[in-house]
Amino acid sequence: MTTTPGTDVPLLELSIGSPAHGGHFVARHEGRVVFVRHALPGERVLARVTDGGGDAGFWRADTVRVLEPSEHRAAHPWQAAGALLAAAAGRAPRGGAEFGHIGLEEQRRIKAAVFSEQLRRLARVERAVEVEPAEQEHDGGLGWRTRAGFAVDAAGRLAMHAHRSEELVPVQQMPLAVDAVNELRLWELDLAGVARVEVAAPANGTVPLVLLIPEAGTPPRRLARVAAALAPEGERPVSVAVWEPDQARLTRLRGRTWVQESCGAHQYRVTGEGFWQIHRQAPEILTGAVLDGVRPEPGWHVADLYAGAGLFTAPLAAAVGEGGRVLSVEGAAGTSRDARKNLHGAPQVDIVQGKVDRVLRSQFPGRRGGSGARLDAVVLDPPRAGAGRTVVHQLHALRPQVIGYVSCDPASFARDLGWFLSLGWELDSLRVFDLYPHTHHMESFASLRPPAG
Ligand SMILES: C[S@@+](CC[C@H](N)C(=O)[O-])C[C@H]1O[C@@H](n2cnc3c(N)ncnc32)[C@H](O)[C@@H]1O
Repeated sequence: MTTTPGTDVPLLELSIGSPAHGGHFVARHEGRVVFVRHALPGERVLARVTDGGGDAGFWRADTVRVLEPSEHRAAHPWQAAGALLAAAAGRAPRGGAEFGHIGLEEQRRIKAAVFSEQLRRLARVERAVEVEPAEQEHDGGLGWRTRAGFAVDAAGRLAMHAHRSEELVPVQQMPLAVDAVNELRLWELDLAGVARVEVAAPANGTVPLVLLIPEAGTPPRRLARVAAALAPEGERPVSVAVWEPDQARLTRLRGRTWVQESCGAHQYRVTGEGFWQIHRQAPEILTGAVLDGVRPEPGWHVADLYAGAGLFTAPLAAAVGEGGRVLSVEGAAGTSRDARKNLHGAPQVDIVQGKVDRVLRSQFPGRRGGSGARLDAVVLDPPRAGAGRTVVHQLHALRPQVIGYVSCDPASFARDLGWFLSLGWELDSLRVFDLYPHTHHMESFASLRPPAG
């Protein structure tokens, strides 16, 4: 083992093995597992240890030089996020494109292998999966992010965190973002007094929203100056608002405090930091997967859990018609208010704000937190942590004909699936989508059928 020049950080020469969940690849050094980033299976690399010590069970390391490259290694489409260039320049790469060194098809093969491995380990399911690309791939997996979050460095410049680090590095163009994000040229602003900037630029071309999250004590006139510089009179319209998460306070500076999203025939208002799918094509792709997998019929009673601003609630309501019911449950107060506005014309929809387990308990009282009330189908789309054991047991007790599970994390999905299977449920259809090209993330949809009888 050598060390990084000028430091005592260990530098390892490693043979890279299979991919692991989280964007790492597995290697071994003197019997110890090392999770290596920015590498590819079959490669021989020099990697700098970023995390680990003598008694650590495993280490983490970042590739700094490739000694024997894989045939799937590609030029990173975002220079600032490329690990090798960054290492050669003695700086850390920007986060957010940790698979950019891999050809797009190989990225999907790796994601499929990771998904299958999670199914095998956590749900005891042997199933080969294929990761489906989003439709528009002629753009090399770029220009898809309609949401982007930035930090601000000590000099008031737009910045991002280095990969898995607190270190801030200034940024300019973000190639993964849609043009409307880059056209704001946020990197030209003096952002002193601002801690974070969040941008939402709807794929339908409507007015983008920039949220300024201030540092404590920043005077309002400083933020007003940023807003004025961001949207000079007469130029392309942009909304600007101040978001103070501690007080849950959203203050309009210009334009409006929300964006107008759309999917199919449905319109959605999404306020402030409210959730909306990030990839420009994700709303259509996921809505299609949900409707194909659940096949809601007129008159059905359906629950849309973790419903956000109602992306799936609206098409489910259209499918069940006024003779059916849709219970739409969202935890965040502002997003739930959006859902209420978005669905106000659908009398068959009940919008309920609250945590899913509590709402299920109150809406379907009965032993073991469920049963007694009719529910034909459930759609759930939990955050990265998954639904968890309590909700799985509640849904089991409600015994719908079908459950449609949308997930952005293969590990928590496989864990929840394992619990459903142990209760007698069957995994019916399963689709995995590459809605986060050049990152290790993926999105999936699964339909589950209840135990016979
Ligand atoms: C992955 S998003 C899905 C939103 C929506 N289905 C969509 O596609 O636009 C998950 C949503 O669940 C909400 N959420 C997180 N934990 C929750 C909980 N325990 N109960 C209810 N909602 C929750 C979040 O606020 C977020 O809006």
